Parts: sequence; structure tokens; C-alpha cells
Amino acid sequence: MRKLAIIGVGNICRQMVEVIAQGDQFSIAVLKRPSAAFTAGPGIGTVFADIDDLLAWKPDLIAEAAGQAAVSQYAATCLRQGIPFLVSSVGALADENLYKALCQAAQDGNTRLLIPSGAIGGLDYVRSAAMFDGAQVTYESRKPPSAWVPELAALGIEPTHVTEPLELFAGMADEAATRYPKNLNVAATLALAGVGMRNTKVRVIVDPNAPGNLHTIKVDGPAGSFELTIANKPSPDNPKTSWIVSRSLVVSIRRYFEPCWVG
Ligand SMILES: NC(=O)C1=CN([C@@H]2O[C@H](COP(=O)(O)OP(=O)(O)OC[C@H]3O[C@@H](n4cnc5c(N)ncnc54)[C@H](OP(=O)(O)O)[C@@H]3O)[C@@H](O)[C@H]2O)C=CC1
Ligand SMILES: O=C([O-])CC(=O)C(=O)O
Repeated sequence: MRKLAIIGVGNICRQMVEVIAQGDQFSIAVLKRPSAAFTAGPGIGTVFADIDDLLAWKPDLIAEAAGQAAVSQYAATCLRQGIPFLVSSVGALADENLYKALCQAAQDGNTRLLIPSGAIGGLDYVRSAAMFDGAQVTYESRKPPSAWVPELAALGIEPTHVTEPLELFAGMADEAATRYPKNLNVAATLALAGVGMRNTKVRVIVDPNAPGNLHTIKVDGPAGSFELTIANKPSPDNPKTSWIVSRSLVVSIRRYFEPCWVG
């Protein structure tokens, strides 16, 4: 049986554990904050509150489902010890120095920094299209006000008072992912797959009419064009995070260990 460690004990972790406990051949440990009142439930073998204890457990893969700060805090140490590290809070990698340091740590540890598609898709096409000079990539996030409650409150806006689409941001992927660490990680993922943080244009719209978390990716380039809109349902427990994200992490974990993968 392989050992999987998950950093963060929130919404994504809970859903990953549910899916993995149904059949995958993994024993699971989680890392909580030392202050968090969290005890092991079904599917979770061990709860750690200290990264050194988790590393001493010798996991075969570590998946981060906590937040961007957790990537800066833990990823390098894990990678240097030779443990593959799957990042959900990809926006942390908008910091080019961190990104380079983690790639180096992965090389030093003879392992890999793994980046899932998360809430979006089509990254295979984006990656191929970006090999042609002149390819342009844009991304639009359109989520309902329920996904933006603290951010709207910080602007003095009551979410129920947003009755028309409101543009929250227009700019480049690195700024979007840094400014909105719980909603725009996918902007960084798209940028890493495609034309880079400073060339990926991003718009963020709070849309009271959005039927879910909408993600539109457009590519225009010498090899062709592509437009993809994904209409995700929000997670039942966290409207910022699309429901599919936990499944994307599970797919990435299975893919890492399987002898054959598609896509
Ligand atoms: N790539 C993608 O497509 C997507 C990525 N994400 C990323 O996934 C993250 C998690 O999402 P979700 O599970 O829905 O969020 P939740 O808020 O439900 O869960 C996050 C959990 O991680 C804990 N946590 C935060 N920092 C640390 C830390 N340093 N050490 C240990 N635990 C920590 C939080 O504790 P506390 O509450 O005390 O802070 C919380 O329990 C998001 O913050 C976002 O960065 C989300 C959606 C899409
Ligand atoms: O889950 C989503 O829809 C996207 C998201 O929150 C993120 O990229 O951080």
C-alpha cells in the first residue's frame, strides 16, 4: 500500500479522502495546523501537526490542499527529501523565485513538482499552441457573488447588492493569482502551461447571473484557435473552490503512479 499525505484538512482534503478511501490503494495521513481542532475520521490513518513528523512517516507523495503560504512553507523541504509534491495552490508559483527554487529542489531530490489542471482543462492544447511564436492566451473567471464574499466586503460591497456583472480585475496572471489566492490559482496554472505569467491576460468578473464557476480560456495563434468555457459547480462546502478540483488532484495522484496515462 502506498502512503499519501495531504497538507490541509479542509474542503478539498475531505473530498479527496472520500474518493480515495473508496478504492485506491493508499494509506492517508494529513497535516493540520498545530492550532486546528481536527481528529482523524474515516479514511484518515494519521493526523500530524508538524511537517517533520509527516516526513518521518515517509510518504510516497504529498498533496497540498491548504493555501499558497503552505506551498512556500513546505514544498522545498519535501522535494529535497525526494518526495513528489502536488500543488493545488498554484498561484504561489507566480513568485518566479519560488517557482525556480522548487524546480531546483525537485531536481536535487530527483523527484517532481506536480501541477494539476485543477478547476480548468484544455492545458494539453494550450501547451502545444504556446510552442508557436505569437500565440496569445487569455482567461476569464466569472463566479457568482457567493464566491467573493470576503473580497466584496473588503470593498464595502454587500454581495446581495451586486445585481450586474462587476469587473473586479483586468491584468496579468501573476497579479491575479497573487491578489486573489483563493479564486485565481488557475490563472497561474494556465500561465505555466502556456505563454507565461506576464503574457497571460486575465479578467475577473463577479457575475450574479453566473450559473456556477465559469472559466473561459481562449487561445489564438499560428497553429489555430481555441475557446473553452467550463461551467463548474462550486464545492458544497466552499463556493470559491469548484467541486471538480479534488477529483483533479486524485487523477494527478493516480496518474503519477500508473504505468500508462492518457492526456
Ligand atoms: N488549482 C486549482 O484549480 C484550485 C486551487 N485551490 C487551492 O486549494 C486551496 C484549498 O482549498 P479548499 O480545500 O477548498 O479550502 P479550505 O479553506 O476548505 O481548506 C484549506 C485548509 O487548509 C488549512 N491550512 C491553511 N494553511 C495551512 C498550513 N500552512 N498548514 C496546514 N493547514 C493549513 C486551512 O486551515 P485554516 O482554515 O485554519 O486556514 C483549511 O483547513 C485554496 O486555498 C486554493 O489555494 C482551490 C481551488 C481551485
Ligand atoms: O475552483 C475554482 O473555480 C478556481 C479557484 O478557486 C482557484 O483557481 O483558486
